[in-house]
Amino acid sequence: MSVLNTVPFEKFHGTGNDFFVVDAEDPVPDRPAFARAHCDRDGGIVLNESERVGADGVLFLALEDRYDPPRVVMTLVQPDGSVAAMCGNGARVAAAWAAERTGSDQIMIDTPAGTRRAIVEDDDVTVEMGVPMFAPRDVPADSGEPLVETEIEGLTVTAVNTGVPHAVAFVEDVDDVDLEAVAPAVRHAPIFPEGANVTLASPDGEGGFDQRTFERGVEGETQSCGTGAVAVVAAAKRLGLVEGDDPVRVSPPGGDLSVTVPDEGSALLGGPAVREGAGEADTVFRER
Ligand SMILES: N[C@H](CCC[C@H](N)C(=O)O)C(=O)O
Repeated sequence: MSVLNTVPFEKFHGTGNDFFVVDAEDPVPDRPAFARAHCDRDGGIVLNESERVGADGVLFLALEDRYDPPRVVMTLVQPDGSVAAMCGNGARVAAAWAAERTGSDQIMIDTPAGTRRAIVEDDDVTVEMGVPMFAPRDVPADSGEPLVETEIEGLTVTAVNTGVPHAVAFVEDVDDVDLEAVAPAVRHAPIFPEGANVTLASPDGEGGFDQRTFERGVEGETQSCGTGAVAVVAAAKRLGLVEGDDPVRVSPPGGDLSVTVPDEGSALLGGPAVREGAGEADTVFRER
């Protein structure tokens, strides 16, 4: 691999879902190569302040601060080089990054899945996540009917798109499942033409849910997944496990998220977005 240059980056995480943030004004000629090299959990970037090597993705953010509220165009390039249409925790990080630069507590985030409004209150960011979609063509799923408690590769899943596709399985205890063993077959099941993130949930006994997600693009479990948290509550409502419009606590391994899925209108995702530090990263020009 030959290196031409370096670009400044910052590192953020939202409940443990961690990202390098690069200002889109700084040229990175090959974004997938950059993400593959630097997100690697073995050989990627490590900040002094942080013990984790690599990250769950790179957020390339283009700030358009002449608008009111300011807009930011968010492109998430994942560790395998793919671009995700949406990322709940990434959107919260993008809003925190843009709020820091503009002083505005409202940010509009343009994503391939649509424009999302975010509200920033100190370290806490709440993002509109759109209306969860169960129709097979929206997931997408190769099926005549919505997949609701459908047996797929050994898991009983409900499929929903919350910006990206999730196959949600409710189990007794998320920690009793060997996620790395069971998830890949579901993630690659032919019924999902674009693949699916695989999300497990179990009631936490206090009206909320514990969550674990195996992510497409990361091809492994992450500490937190925001679209997955919204998918858990959307699927729970569909199955009658949750009623009403109140916020529901969803707890992935990396912390607590607040999810609202109203009977009508956009879902909301709230939780912390934290800046870990900054550095300079090689611009990966070419991989051999
Ligand atoms: N971690 C993200 C999801 C990234 C999406 C992705 N893994 C895919 O669908 O390919 C989140 O907080 O929502």
